[in-house]
Amino acid sequence: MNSALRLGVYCDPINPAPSSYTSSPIFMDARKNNLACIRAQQSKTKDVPIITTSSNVSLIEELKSKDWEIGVLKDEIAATQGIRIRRRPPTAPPLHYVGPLELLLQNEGNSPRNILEEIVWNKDVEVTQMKERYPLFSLKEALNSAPPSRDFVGALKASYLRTGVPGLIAEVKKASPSRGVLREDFHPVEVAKAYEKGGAACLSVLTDSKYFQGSFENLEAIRNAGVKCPLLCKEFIVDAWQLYYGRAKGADAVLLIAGVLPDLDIKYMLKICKMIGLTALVEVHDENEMDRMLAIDGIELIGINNRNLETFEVDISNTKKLLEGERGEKIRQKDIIVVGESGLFTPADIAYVQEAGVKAILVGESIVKQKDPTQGIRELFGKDISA
Ligand SMILES: O=C(O)c1ccccc1NCC(=O)[C@H](O)[C@H](O)COP(=O)(O)O
Repeated sequence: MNSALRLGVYCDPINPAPSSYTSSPIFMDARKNNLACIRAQQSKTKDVPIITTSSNVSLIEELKSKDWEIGVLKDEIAATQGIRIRRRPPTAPPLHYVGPLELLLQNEGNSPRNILEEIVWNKDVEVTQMKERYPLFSLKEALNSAPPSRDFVGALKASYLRTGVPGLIAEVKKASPSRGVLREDFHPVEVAKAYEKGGAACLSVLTDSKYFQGSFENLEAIRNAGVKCPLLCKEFIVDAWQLYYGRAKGADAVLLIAGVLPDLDIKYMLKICKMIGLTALVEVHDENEMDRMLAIDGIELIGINNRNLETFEVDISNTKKLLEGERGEKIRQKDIIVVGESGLFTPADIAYVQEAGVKAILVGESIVKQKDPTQGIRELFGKDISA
């Protein structure tokens, strides 16, 4: 059997996981035992049905146990990096679970502890289903006919140089868990065109449907409508498969959330992004996440989210706090562009984060709520930035 496996994000047998993962005991265990891998392999050799015989029923049960155990251990690894968001466990341990009792107890009675965890768990299920409909090999083919990727960072830098204010990533956002519906008469292509007319450097398009009423159709429609601003696929990425899917739908950039993804996942996904022509906007919210990301090579864009995605609390001084002292110095040395994200409403807010060191901002609510989003951008900056 091919050594491809599904241990968290590692879905691609042609571009295997980093060697530090592949040599870990968990990975080797998974390699031997992963049920999803067997399924994936069997479904690839299209004519071979998955046959359940009495001899492999117990093997399948054993593999399910291993899968479940791996999930618990992965959370433990993530927790050592300060990541509080756990990945979705199966609702209960597999039947006849015979593994270590402490794993069984740890995983009992699980439900998401906050909204971000809920979104991530929901995304895990959604992606598993989507992968069945659009397997990776078909996405790889689709990439050949995807529209060419455009220079996301270049557009932000050019805008900053041209206007003297942070380059705007304007968010096409109908609704959010914290604010509910932001715009009733929501026409994504019209909003996108209005943003472009108002001087946005790039656009962020929410693609999550359950919590933000977004969609990949919106992303595709905006791209196909001839909008020139590079597009960020604003999705909750939990699996490398989503990177291929986003690129196939016309994305130029994707969001990687440090509070959700362990370092090795970030590194692996950065490699895939580079390979398929996506810019990664790596998002942090606190000092620990910033320090983790500054220790990783190859990151050119870091977003500081002023919104705590676990509590919804918004505080724009978060941007300033994370850019002070040695961290700010390191960011300058590494030539990283920092994006100030969330809770920006006024020219004074923009001046505040610019003073703190950001060269780009990501804004949704304050501009999408305006009757005319072009005018919304003018009001946000206190001037016309389109010329
Ligand atoms: O916006 C939310 O309620 C939210 C909840 C849970 C996870 C993510 C969430 N938002 C993503 C974002 O960070 C914002 O959409 C983006 O930064 C723009 O923020 P804003 O200008 O405040 O709309």
